[in-house]
Amino acid sequence: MLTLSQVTKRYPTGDRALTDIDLTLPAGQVMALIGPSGAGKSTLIRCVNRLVEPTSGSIRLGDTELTRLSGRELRRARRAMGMIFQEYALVDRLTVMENVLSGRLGQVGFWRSFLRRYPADAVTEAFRLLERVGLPHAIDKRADALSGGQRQRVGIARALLQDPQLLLVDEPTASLDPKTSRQIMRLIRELCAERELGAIINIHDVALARQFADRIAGLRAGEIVFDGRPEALDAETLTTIYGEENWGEEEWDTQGQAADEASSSSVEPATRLSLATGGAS
Ligand SMILES: Nc1ncnc2c1ncn2[C@@H]1O[C@H](COP(=O)(O)OP(=O)(O)OP(=O)(O)O)[C@@H](O)[C@H]1O
Repeated sequence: MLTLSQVTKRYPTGDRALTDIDLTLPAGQVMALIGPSGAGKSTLIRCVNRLVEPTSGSIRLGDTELTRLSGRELRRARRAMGMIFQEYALVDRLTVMENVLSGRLGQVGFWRSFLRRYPADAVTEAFRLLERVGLPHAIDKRADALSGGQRQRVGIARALLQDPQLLLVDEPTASLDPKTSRQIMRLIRELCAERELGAIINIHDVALARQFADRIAGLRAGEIVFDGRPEALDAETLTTIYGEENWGEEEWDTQGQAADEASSSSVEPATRLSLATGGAS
């Protein structure tokens, strides 16, 4: 279980990115974090794994107070948090298998990491995970020979090879087409259920969040302004999170019109388009 209490982040520039965030994520729960650009979503995720230092407050993962850790203890705690990225963060010239195994880099000794020699159990588990994420035939392919969806599957397998207690997921579908996006969200959801893994998924696509998350938290200007079940996310709540907009679907009489609108908007096109298309069916 992850617990954030009164977490505040103020950047040296003076930007107050998070203010007094209180949040508890039980094991096995998939929480989507939505909100407009600049609301603080990435900052929140990065405070949890301490890529960003919170200015004040407490962040506990199980019995461990993460904000007090440094050095080796912090590295150990980070291993308990698998990270999945929008741009996959794979090493292009390495194979799929090598990329997945790199999830264990922090756990094997220096020479093994240096020589990329992994223990047999890590290799067996990597095979198993690649099978589970649907890539058993791509093991020897170079990462740069894969499609975006396949790359994200590798990223997911790599995160799981760490055997984490928690997944931190930053815009996992932002570079993917709508069908692949749904497949990836479904996969993350299934894996969280199978492994009793909690996940925080930073996502702009409200329809995807609605369909695949157990819970949605809405951030606005660094504060949580909505925290509840996906069904409770109505037009009024969307206005609270994103600001005034006609969220009713009657505005969108054709998908084409919706797509035109979305492509001409500079902010959160995925959010607008997903709402327009009524989300996933
Ligand atoms: N390294 C930084 N230095 C100074 N200010 C920052 C830094 N990173 C983020 N901020 C500021 O903190 C606030 C929150 O930014 P953050 O990136 O967490 O928002 P976000 O909700 O993830 O946005 P997006 O959806 O566009 O990724 C913004 O005002 C941003 O300008």
